[in-house]
Amino acid sequence: MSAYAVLGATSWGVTLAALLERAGSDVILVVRSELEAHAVRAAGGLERLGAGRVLGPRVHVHPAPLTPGHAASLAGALVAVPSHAVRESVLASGLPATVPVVSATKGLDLETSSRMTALLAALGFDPARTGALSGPNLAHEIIRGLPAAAVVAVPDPDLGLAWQHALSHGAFRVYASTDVVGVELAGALKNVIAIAAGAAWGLGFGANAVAAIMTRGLAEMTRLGLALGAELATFNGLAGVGDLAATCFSPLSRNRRFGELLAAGRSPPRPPPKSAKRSKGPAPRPSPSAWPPLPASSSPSPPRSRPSSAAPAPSPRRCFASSAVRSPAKNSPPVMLRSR
Ligand SMILES: NC(=O)C1=CN([C@@H]2O[C@H](COP(=O)(O)OP(=O)(O)OC[C@H]3O[C@@H](n4cnc5c(N)ncnc54)[C@H](O)[C@@H]3O)[C@@H](O)[C@H]2O)C=CC1
Ligand SMILES: O=C(CO)COP(=O)(O)O
Repeated sequence: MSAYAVLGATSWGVTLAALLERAGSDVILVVRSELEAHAVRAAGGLERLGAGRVLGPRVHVHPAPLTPGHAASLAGALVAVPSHAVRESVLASGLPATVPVVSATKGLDLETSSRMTALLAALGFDPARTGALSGPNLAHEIIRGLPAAAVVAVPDPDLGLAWQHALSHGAFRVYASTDVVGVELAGALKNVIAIAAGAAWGLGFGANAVAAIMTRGLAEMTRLGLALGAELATFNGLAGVGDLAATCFSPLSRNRRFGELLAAGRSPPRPPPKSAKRSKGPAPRPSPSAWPPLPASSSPSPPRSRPSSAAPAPSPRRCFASSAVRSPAKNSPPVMLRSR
């Protein structure tokens, strides 16, 4: 029997496990502990996805590490844990470095700023068989069978085709690419722009401002991507403008929500002080997913006023707007799409 492993009982990890199963594969969902395995088995998925029992009998939920038997049977593995947990999760998983691996994580390594596939290469995985999956892929929609498309990038085109077949099912369509750098960078960089878009929504700026942030943000993402070896087409595709649009506009996006909460005057949760005793594992990081959900509403929140004090502070709305206007409107450099 050949099977796919998915690392992480996260929203995206459980969704990918369900997609692989629906497309006809056996899946081993590798989780952190027996307790977590028990919870996922009992729920048939993840309660926070709110979609009920989504995992069928071909998904085997297993605490790390994989058994040697499981490890030997793998056709591939998907990594779907937050970026700060990738190194530790892969090491704990017992995943053999000979297995083709695809990162579904959107982010860079906090310590080294490495892309996730570079991190995987540093852990011994063959770069030619290591890839990235990205696109406008809100797990809450995909797990409910709503139509969506993604792109999987692997240097070896035959392997890309195999991943495309393994993941495509029903209304989930997967395109293949070889631009690993571009797909991965686009997925990480769009989060930054989505936070700015969220702040704009939170300040009540409206769709014009968000569209401007997205357009100029895409230009910056593209310039940085090209400088780091990515292909222009990737930024004009699903992993680039596609994901940027979904993340900046959907109220389901945690990055957008993070920006909205910043605009509402909230501070990100802080990690515990260094002296505080903490259990083994990566330090918790303030991240969009650490904040509570906003009320389910797609309408932009009105700007909040600050508490009054002797000297009234300028409103975040005014500061943001005036600094945006002060920034010189430069012409796009040659690599850009010529539009502004
Ligand atoms: N949620 C989504 O719609 C999508 C998420 N992604 C990416 O997938 C990665 C995971 O994101 P989500 O699925 O949204 O996460 P999530 O917010 O659903 O889960 C993160 C939480 O899962 C728990 N967790 C479970 N297994 C873990 C492990 N092995 N290591 C660390 N924490 C673990 C922790 O409590 C952590 O805070 C991120 O890099 C994200 O950018 C990519 C596409 C879509
Ligand atoms: O990447 C995503 C959708 O494609 C998920 O976005 P958030 O991480 O902002 O929720």
